[in-house]
Amino acid sequence: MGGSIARGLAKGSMISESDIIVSNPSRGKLKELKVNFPMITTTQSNTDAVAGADIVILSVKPWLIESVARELKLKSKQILISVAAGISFEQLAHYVVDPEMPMFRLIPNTAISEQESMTLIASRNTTNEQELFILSLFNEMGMAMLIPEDKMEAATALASCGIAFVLKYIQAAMQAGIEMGIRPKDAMQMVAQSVKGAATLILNNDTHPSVEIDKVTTPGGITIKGLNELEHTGFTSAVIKAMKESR
Ligand SMILES: NC(=O)C1=CN([C@@H]2O[C@H](COP(=O)(O)OP(=O)(O)OC[C@H]3O[C@@H](n4cnc5c(N)ncnc54)[C@H](O)[C@@H]3O)[C@@H](O)[C@H]2O)C=CC1
Ligand SMILES: O=C(O)[C@@H]1CCC=N1
Repeated sequence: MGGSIARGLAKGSMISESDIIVSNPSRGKLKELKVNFPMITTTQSNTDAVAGADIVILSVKPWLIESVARELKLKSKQILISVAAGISFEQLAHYVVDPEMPMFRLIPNTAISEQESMTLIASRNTTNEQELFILSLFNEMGMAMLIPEDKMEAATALASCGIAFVLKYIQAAMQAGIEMGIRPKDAMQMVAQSVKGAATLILNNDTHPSVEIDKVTTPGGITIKGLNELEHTGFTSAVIKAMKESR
């Protein structure tokens, strides 16, 4: 996630590639990043990386956040952004020198590598200007939305875990296609483009799934047979349960 964010920032218009410093204990990952982004500074020292940084993005696994953050001794002049799912502002405040420093919690999804993320942002002790800046940064990597912290877990299930559920749908539909004699690669493209089309219909027209489903569904036709089968087998309920389980 950290690598994707660094790459996205470097490709964007708001931060110059040469202003980005990436720290990782893995020399291999840093080398990989350098291939396409030679101007990014890389280091294996987190403390070197944050010295003089205006914005510090922590993108380690949630169980490493405390030890990594404490070592950095972060304070007010800097803005802290944590990407760790499930780590609250209250927890983060204990890991920094100045608990009142500006902080963001940020949850992208893996499509950030394609500049197509849905990125959720919550803020604490930040100015409007800082919020607009961070929103603009991540709007360049897809779509970003500012939400209250208490909605973060639910929104993470929808947008970040949710991308895995959509991929699971693609995989399941492919299996059906293959059983019906379609080549796997063709099936993958057919389903993936249909999913992209469905999302584009909704996002471009500010419409509603029910309206778009209605347009596909000919009375007495074939679509309604499949839709009803989905209901009989508990599709809607399964999705609701999965989302709630992923909180
Ligand atoms: N994978 C996903 O879809 C999403 C992940 N997140 C959050 O992003 C964070 C990172 O997750 P992933 O990118 O999936 O994990 P990852 O394992 O792919 O990346 C973690 C990186 O941290 C590096 N690392 C390990 N110890 C370190 C240290 N002491 N200092 C600096 N770097 C260190 C590793 O070498 C690795 O490159 C997690 O907190 C997760 O909750 C948030 C939204 C979505
Ligand atoms: O599965 C996880 O914990 C991470 C956080 C959101 C998406 N992936």
